[in-house]
Amino acid sequence: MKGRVILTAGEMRAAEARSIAAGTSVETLMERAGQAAAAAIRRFAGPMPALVLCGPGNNGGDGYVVARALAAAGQDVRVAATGEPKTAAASAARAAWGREVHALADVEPAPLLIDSLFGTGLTRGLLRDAAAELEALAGMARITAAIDLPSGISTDDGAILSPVPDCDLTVTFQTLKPAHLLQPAARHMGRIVVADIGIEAASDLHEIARPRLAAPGPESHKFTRGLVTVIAGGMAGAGALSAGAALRAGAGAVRLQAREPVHGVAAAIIQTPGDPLDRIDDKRIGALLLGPGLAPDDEGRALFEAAAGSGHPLVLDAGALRILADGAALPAAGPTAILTPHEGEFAALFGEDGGSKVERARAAAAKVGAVIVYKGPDTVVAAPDGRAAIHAATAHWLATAGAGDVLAGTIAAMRAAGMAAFEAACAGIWLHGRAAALAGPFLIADDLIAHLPAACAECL
Ligand SMILES: NC(=O)C1=CN([C@@H]2O[C@H](COP(=O)(O)OP(=O)(O)OC[C@H]3O[C@@H](n4cnc5c(N)ncnc54)[C@H](O)[C@@H]3O)[C@@H](O)[C@H]2O)[C@@H](O)CC1
Ligand SMILES: Nc1ncnc2c1ncn2[C@@H]1O[C@H](COP(=O)(O)OP(=O)(O)O)[C@@H](O)[C@H]1O
Ligand SMILES: [K+]
Repeated sequence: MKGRVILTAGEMRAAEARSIAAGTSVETLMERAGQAAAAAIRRFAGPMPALVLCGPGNNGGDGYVVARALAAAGQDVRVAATGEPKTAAASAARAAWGREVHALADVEPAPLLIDSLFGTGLTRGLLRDAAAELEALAGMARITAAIDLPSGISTDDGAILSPVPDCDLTVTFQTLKPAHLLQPAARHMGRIVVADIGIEAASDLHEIARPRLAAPGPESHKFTRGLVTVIAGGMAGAGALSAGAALRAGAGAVRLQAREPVHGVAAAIIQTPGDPLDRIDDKRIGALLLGPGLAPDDEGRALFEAAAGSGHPLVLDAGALRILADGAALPAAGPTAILTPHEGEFAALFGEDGGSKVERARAAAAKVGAVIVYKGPDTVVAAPDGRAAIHAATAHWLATAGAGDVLAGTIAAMRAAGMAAFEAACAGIWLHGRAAALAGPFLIADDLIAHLPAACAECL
């Protein structure tokens, strides 16, 4: 599955402009948005007394439509605004509401709060009084719903510009926006509904969705399912986690190459202790994973050089990324490598500046000509050709040692099974997140491995 489309604020404005140029007025779009939002809110919250907070722009305009639609359905609705509308469409929507509009500063709370103050047009934080009013009213509501985005959020990078209410529902239009999935904004969304307002939207940025995996057939054998070689570093436990994950994610064969025997791993993992580079010229290797447990010392660098020169599809994590940051080079030609940095490794490799997490991941991928898996509570994947995808992690129990080693092994299994680098990364991230959800609270990295088969089975 390809996953839902994500547009930035500018891309959404451009799509809206194309739609308007093709004959659909902004008033029509606003009417569709407000009606769809009202319907979604009614389905979610039922007919509770509602208070709609309307801002000065078109997000506020949507709010007046929502209020009219809820009132038409018989709901008890009040509206409060920060001031007069500043756009013609929002003014028309307020006129069509036709009832009293309270001042935000002295409005009574309601059990259902609808935040229609600011959407994709917000460029700076809300004024202190408005932010405080929003926070207080949300605190007194039983349910808070946001129109397009909770107010106080920067659409494209998910930054918090002023205090943001914790919403139970966010209704957005036509596509997701980056802030719906990127932290720190994403935690405020609640359930996200994407309403169709009839705008054509295409993008090379998607949400990561459940992948499709193939079950083995009569023609399959272990090497057609994929051979993963994990070159273990000095801390062999990390390599063991990666190897276990690769095997449980469906690799036909996994070699764990360490100097010493690694105890406590599945007997099905192939070990020939001694030279970690043993059989590295085996043409059947579908993914070569280097980095977990690897120290950035002379031996680490030698292993890196050998792996980089092997011509196999590479998955580079942890210590291998440190070695890369210290000046080692990726192969100039050959299969696209996958790099899986967390925040610290990403900063060491590519610096800390450069816009949103998506923009930074894209620039990094273009710079090194590899697929970048920029991990964290939100994970962004970017390819050198500009494609990118965001995974909105909900399984925060993944914040545990070794989770990254499991991810690297899972991605290696997808790569060895024949997926292209970008698709393999996306598939591995989805499976990893799903395994975490299945493993549940207080999971440890080993539990992820045990739950990978169930996650994979959902993809057949
Ligand atoms: N793009 C589209 O296709 C559609 C957009 N719609 C709605 O329109 C919204 C975008 O509308 P706008 O572009 O008018 O933007 P907003 O309604 O988000 O607000 C922007 C307005 O507030 C001002 N502003 C920005 N930050 C401020 C701050 N901190 N304090 C005070 N004023 C501030 C801006 O100068 C501008 O006048 C979307 O979020 C969505 O709700 C819908 O009407 C349907 C169609
Ligand atoms: N708070 C969080 N919520 C969801 N996922 C998280 C969170 N923190 C970390 N993760 C995920 O867990 C994994 C941790 O990887 P990494 O930082 O390399 O840890 P380690 O090196 O200990 O294995 C990554 O896949 C990351 O995206
Ligand atoms: K809003």
